[in-house]
This record gives sequence, structure tokens and C-alpha cells, in this order.
Amino acid sequence: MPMNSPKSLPLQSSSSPDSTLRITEIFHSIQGESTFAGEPCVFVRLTGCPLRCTWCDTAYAFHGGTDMSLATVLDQVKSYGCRLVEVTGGEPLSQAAAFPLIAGLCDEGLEVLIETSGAMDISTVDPRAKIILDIKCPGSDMEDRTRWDNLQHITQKDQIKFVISDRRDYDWAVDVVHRHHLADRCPVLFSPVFGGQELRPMAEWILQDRLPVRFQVQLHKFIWNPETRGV
Ligand SMILES: C[S@@+](CC[C@H](N)C(=O)[O-])C[C@H]1O[C@@H](n2cnc3c(N)ncnc32)[C@H](O)[C@@H]1O
Ligand SMILES: Nc1nc2[nH]cc(C(=O)O)c2c(=O)[nH]1
Ligand code: SF4
Ligand SMILES: [Mg+2]
Repeated sequence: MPMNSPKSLPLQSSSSPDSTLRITEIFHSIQGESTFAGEPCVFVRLTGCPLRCTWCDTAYAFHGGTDMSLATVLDQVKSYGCRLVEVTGGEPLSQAAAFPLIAGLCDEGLEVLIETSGAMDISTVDPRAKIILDIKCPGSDMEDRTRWDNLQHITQKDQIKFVISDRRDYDWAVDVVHRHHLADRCPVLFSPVFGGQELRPMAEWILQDRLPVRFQVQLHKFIWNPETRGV
């Protein structure tokens, strides 16, 4: 594999001091994903990701961004007066300062969600935060990046998610759910890749298979134009 291919991008950025975050955007919106869908939520989108999912809707967060201190990010989040906050990206856990950010948000008494690709070690994430662990299916072309040992740190408060392109991804995800008894451990989300397929077939596969998972669409893309940033 060539050194500059996406699969060899560095997992951890080491250029910033521990309390500086590289931020793409901070915004207040309706949570569009997870079991929290529909609730007002503040989003902190960290810049940079070592993965390149084929269907990623947030490639604008791969580069750029603004350096912000931890204190400034906490102040901005608090300014919305919203009890729910999600740390996302890019891949949020690829920045060392994400870990003190998550702890700081928990210290503020906020309900903290972390949206992560499963490619980073989650063992040192503040246990008060709720992790939404995305297990990458073959259609993402990133399934070999999953750190399977992350599953041992998942508890009832967390969620496991599969973003599914087609029937092959669906069958692959069903096999993972069964093999790891995921539905006994926490909510499991099956989310179709946005825009690429009819919704009804996957809903019907889930019903036919009596699968105890939550079928979910990205709600915000039905509220706002799907190309809009910061919603
Ligand atoms: C942009 S990612 C950022 C967090 C982290 N990098 C991850 O992949 O979980 C946020 C969520 O959006 C999902 N997502 C990205 N593009 C999507 C698309 N085209 N359709 C459906 N979900 C998508 C990802 O799978 C992930 O669950
Ligand atoms: N409204 C809204 N809800 C979301 N839930 C997860 C998101 C993400 O990009 O991680 C997201 C997002 O980008 N917008
Ligand atoms: S891991 Fe998340 S941010 Fe990175 S490419 Fe995949 S969906 Fe996009
Ligand atoms: Mg998004």
C-alpha cells in the first residue's frame, strides 16, 4: 500500500498541545441519529479523520478547521443552554484533546454523546459519556479498520451502529450482531447510507429476520437540504 493512501493515514495527531482542539464547527441542531434523534443537541465537530469511508457525508471535516482552547469550546457549548451535546467529526478520538474535552463536558453536567468510527481505542473515554460506536461494513471500504477489542468496553448506556449500503452490508452486519450478541448488550442501530437506496427493502429484511435492531434514517437530512453544513 502506498504511504499516502487513506488506509495509512496517521491515527493520532500529535502536533497540538493537549488542551488545544482543531474544530471544524460547533452548532445547535436537532439530533438526527441514534436513540436521541429528535432532541435538540449541540454538536462539536473535530477536524481530521484517518479513515475514508466511501460514502462519508462529512469530507469537509477532513482538513482545515480552527485551533480552539478547551475552555473556549466549553464556553461556546454552554452558551446554547442545551443539556445534550455530541462530540463528532471527522474522527473525534483522533485528537488527544478530545479526551479532556469529553471529561470537561461531563463535568458541566451535560449528557455527552461521542460518535466514533470504531477505529480508535475507546477504553480511556470518560465513562460518563455515551459512545455511539460505528462498526464499518464492507461497503465503506474501511471494515478492516475496526478495533474489535473496543466491544469489550461497550456497556448498556452506549449504542452500536451499522451504516449499510446494500444487501451484502446488511448480511455482514446481521452476522456481526449474532456473533457478538450485540443486541443483548446495548441498542443496535441499522442506518441506510443516505440517498443511495430505497428505504423499504432494509426495513422489510429486519422484520422478516425478527432482528432486534433499530432502523434509523438521518432525520436532519429530511429537515434541511442534505448538503447543508452545520445542521
Ligand atoms: C461523519 S461521521 C463522524 C464520526 C465518526 N467518524 C464515525 O464515522 O462514526 C458521523 C456519522 O455519520 C455517518 N454517516 C456518514 N456519512 C453517511 C451517509 N452518507 N449516510 C449515512 N450515514 C452516514 C457515519 O457512519 C457516522 O455514524
Ligand atoms: N443533526 C445532526 N445530527 C447528527 N447526528 C450525528 C451527526 C454527525 O455528523 O455525527 C449529526 C449531524 O451532522 N447533524
Ligand atoms: S470515519 Fe466517519 S468521518 Fe471518517 S470517513 Fe468515515 S464516516 Fe467520515
Ligand atoms: Mg453528520
